[in-house]
Amino acid sequence: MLKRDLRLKYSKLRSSLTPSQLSLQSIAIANSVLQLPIWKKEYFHIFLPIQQKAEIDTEGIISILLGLDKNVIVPKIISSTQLEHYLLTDNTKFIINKLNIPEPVDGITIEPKKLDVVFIPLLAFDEKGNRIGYGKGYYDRFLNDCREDVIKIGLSFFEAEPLIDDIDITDIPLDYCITPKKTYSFTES
Ligand SMILES: Nc1nc2c(c(=O)[nH]1)N(C=O)[C@@H](CNc1ccc(C(=O)N[C@@H](CCC(=O)O)C(=O)O)cc1)CN2
Ligand SMILES: Nc1ncnc2c1ncn2[C@@H]1O[C@H](COP(=O)(O)OP(=O)(O)OP(=O)(O)O)[C@@H](O)[C@H]1O
Repeated sequence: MLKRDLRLKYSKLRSSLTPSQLSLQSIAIANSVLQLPIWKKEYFHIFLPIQQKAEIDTEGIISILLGLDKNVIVPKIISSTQLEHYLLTDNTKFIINKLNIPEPVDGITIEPKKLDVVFIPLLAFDEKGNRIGYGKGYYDRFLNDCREDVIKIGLSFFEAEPLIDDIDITDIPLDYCITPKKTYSFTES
């Protein structure tokens, strides 16, 4: 299917989830994160959900990371193409931006090259590990600035599509994708 049709399909599917389904499925995803081979890593990047778009509630994953004393880093939009990344601390204050994304006001910035693991929001992904978001290319550009060996983990309420037809060269594929039912691994080794 084409990106544009997939965005429509999965936006609709997401908005049909009840608050209790959203909450339970987010917990199931957080529990599966514990099984991934990522626990020797130190710098974990994660997004805070847009509630109006029924994104996965990442609070459970964040609690796990903080409980294990990991460095947790969250993004902030600074232009129509660029993100900046802030270390989450006890003092971090958040405001909801124009796109309804909770973002850190200020703090310590972290360079993409420092990151070991990135949890990635998405609307849909396919059996090869390709993903699509809202179509602004923020994550594609961000992942391009990360190290080659950064571990890229998609989070999705729904299972893989057979194929996203119109993938282009700037689209960076996932290493893993976690859904409430299973964990997909796209890594060779
Ligand atoms: N929680 C979360 N944070 C994130 C992302 C994300 O997907 N989820 N992003 C991932 O890239 C970046 C922000 N990207 C976004 C791009 C578009 C829209 C959005 O609401 N677009 C509207 C049109 C809004 C407008 O132009 O006024 C839409 O799609 O309906 C939201 C976030 C960085 N932070
Ligand atoms: N590394 C890059 N450098 C410059 N432009 C890029 C890069 N990656 C993606 N883009 C541009 O961003 C736009 C949106 O890309 P795409 O449709 O793949 O977004 P998406 O993956 O759905 O969004 P997101 O990455 O924000 O979740 C495209 O016009 C694409 O050319």
